[in-house]
Parts: sequence; structure tokens; C-alpha cells
Amino acid sequence: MQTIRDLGVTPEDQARIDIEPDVQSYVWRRSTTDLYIRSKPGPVFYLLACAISFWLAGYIQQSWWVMLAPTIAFGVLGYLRIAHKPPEAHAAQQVFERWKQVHWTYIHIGSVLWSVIAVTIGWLEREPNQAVIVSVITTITFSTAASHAFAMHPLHARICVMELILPSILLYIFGTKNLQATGITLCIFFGYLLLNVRTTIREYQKQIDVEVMLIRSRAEISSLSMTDALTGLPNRRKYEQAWQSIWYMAARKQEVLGLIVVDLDHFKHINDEFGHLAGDTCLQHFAEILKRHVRRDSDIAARIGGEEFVIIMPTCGKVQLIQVAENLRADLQKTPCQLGAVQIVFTASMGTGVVDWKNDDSPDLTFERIDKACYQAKASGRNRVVAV
Ligand SMILES: Nc1nc2c(ncn2[C@@H]2O[C@H](COP(=O)(O)OP(=O)(O)OP(=O)(O)O)[C@@H](O)[C@H]2O)c(=O)[nH]1
Repeated sequence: MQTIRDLGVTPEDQARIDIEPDVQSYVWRRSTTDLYIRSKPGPVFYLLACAISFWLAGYIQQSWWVMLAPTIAFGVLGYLRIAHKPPEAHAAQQVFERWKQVHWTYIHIGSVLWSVIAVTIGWLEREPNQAVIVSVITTITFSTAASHAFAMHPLHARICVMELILPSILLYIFGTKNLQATGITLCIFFGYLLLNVRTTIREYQKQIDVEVMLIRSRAEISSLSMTDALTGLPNRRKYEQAWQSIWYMAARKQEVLGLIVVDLDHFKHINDEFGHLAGDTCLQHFAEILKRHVRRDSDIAARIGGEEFVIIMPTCGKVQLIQVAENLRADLQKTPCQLGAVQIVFTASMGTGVVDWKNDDSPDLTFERIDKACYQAKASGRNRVVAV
């Protein structure tokens, strides 16, 4: 709900302030959803690579049981990754952080498991045969995929790449004789990957920045379309939306809901005598006075026509409404609008009332009743408050 308490805050600033929590939650949601989707297929590919390498090394031909442990491990991991769904869009930051930690644990377990398999094959084979070649190629593929897919969390992405590739490098260089060249090549590739992670992180960040910019611009446009350009108050469109939703919400519990309709007196004379620009300044002057009298966050003051304004005051009873309207009326009367050397004194007529839950069938009916009270105030001499 839009409030007008922040004097000196432009509608553009207000739009930005209002949207910030949404932007933050979008960024958290976006990065967690990306992580969730991108990490899902991992265990399937680990298992496939494991089966092919084991087959080429001849382990499966010796005993099918050799695949039991990897199948269970990657099966459970796959299930956990799928079942661990990202938090709801408007969850608190801590919820997103906790989710991230748990999900990254699943991802790290997967990359460590793969490393154990790749190192076991290298350790048992110790020569560049087909099984080792496949395990090296798949290790390169997995680490490249990790460096591309997990750019939303740079530190974890880097650790993941290390977990996948470093154990193989160490084994090939220091633990074997025939695979040292492969180890050195992998080492060079590892360096390239670490540099590559930096680029992908930057690209991912840029993409998010563009999306955030779009969200902010959309919110700004939508806020501007709800704001009266001259006074900075919510406009008729915003008032209608707010009045409808506040009215129906109050109707559920039959809560007290007050409305003040304000119409400036003889405004045409001001325009005719001092010019249209002076008229505009008077409208701005009145809007500033109005803002001073609308103090609660739940109250909404809006300009709904040329020189017509309303104040929606939830939980505000008859007596309070009259008091607010009288204070506003008196304040306007004693505070002239200063235009250079000229002072323009003008007044306002007001109708006030609360929703009559027995007879008011709709927000429009309530408005009509209180608007009529405002006309009565005009008809009975202006510069007064009529309560219904
Ligand atoms: N300067 C200026 N004048 C406006 C604006 N919107 C409406 N008006 C003027 O407000 C005046 C309203 O005139 P009327 O509806 O006759 O009402 P009034 O002169 O205030 O007379 P009562 O309401 O009967 O007291 C018209 O002259 C409009 O041109 C605006 O944005 N700027």
C-alpha cells in the first residue's frame, strides 16, 4: 500500500524503496532455482561415466556387484537433489541461505564421489588405457560443466572444480609413471578453468543485473502510473484500487473504515484571477498541508480529480474523522499559498463518514454517500465539514 508520509521523497524514489525487498528476494530465488535445475542431472552423468569406465576396465564383466555401491550412492544423491526444492519466493534470507548450504553439500558429495571413482580407476590401471582415457575425458567434462553452471556461487563453484580435477592431477603426476603427461595437461586445463570461472561469474552477474534493472523499471513505471504528477499524491487509479481492497478487507470483519472527501472552494476563481500556473501551485500547497494531516501508515490521501481529494482512514471512527477534517480545514484557511509577493487564501469543503455495513453494498455506495456530504458542505456555504 502506498503512503505519503515520506515528505521530500519523489514518486520515483518511493517506487525504488518499495521494490527493493522484491528485488532481493528475486535475486535469491533466481540463484537458488538456477542451482537446483543445473545440479539435477549431475548424478545421472556420474553414474553413466562410472559404468562406462568400469566396463572398459573389465570390472563389470568380473562382477556386476561392483556397480552396486555407485548406483546406490548416485541414486540417493539424485533423489536428494530433486526432492530438495528451492524455498518459496518470499521466504526469508536465512531460509535461502540454509537451502543453499544443504544443496551445495549434495553437489560437493557428488563431485567428491566422482573423484574417488576416477582416482580408483587411475590407481588400479596406471596406464593410459581406454578406461583411464574415458575417466579423464569425463573428469574434464564435469569440471568444465561445474565452472559454467555454478557461477551463481563463485566460491562453491571453484571448490567443486577443485574437488573434481585436483585428486586426478595429484595421482597422475605423483602416483603413477605412465600418466604424468596426462596429469600435467590436466593441471594446465585446471588453470584455464579457474580463469574461466571468473568470466562465467561476471557474465552471470551481468545477466542478473539486467533482469534487476528491468524489474526496477517496471515497478517505477507502474508506480508512476499510480501517482499524480502535480502533487506526488496517489492518483484516482491508485485510490480506486486501494479503496476497493481496503473496503472488502474491512467488510470481512465489519471493521470501522472512514473516508473524507475534500473539494477545494471556488478554485475556478483562483485560476481566473491568478492564472493556471498559480492554480497548480495552490494544488501543490494544499497537497503538502494534506500530507501533514495524514500521519498513519495505513491512511491514504489521494487526488482523485482536478480539485478533489480523498483520505481513506482505516479503523477511524466518526469523531476522529471529523477532528482530522476540521483540523485540515482550519489549517488550510490559516495557511495562505505564497506566490511571490501575493498570498492566496483558499478554503475547502469536506464530507466525512464511516462505512455503514448494513446499508452500503459496495465501496462505490459508501463513496457516493460521503461525496454527497461534501456537496452539502458546499451547498450550505463552503469551508465546512459535513459528517454522515
Ligand atoms: N490550475 C489547475 N486548475 C485545475 C486543475 N484541475 C482542475 N482545475 C480547475 O479547477 C476548477 C474547478 O472548477 P469548478 O468545478 O467549477 O469548482 P470550483 O470553482 O472549485 O467551485 P466549487 O467547487 O463549487 O467551490 C476549474 O476551473 C478547473 O480548470 C489543475 O490541475 N490545475
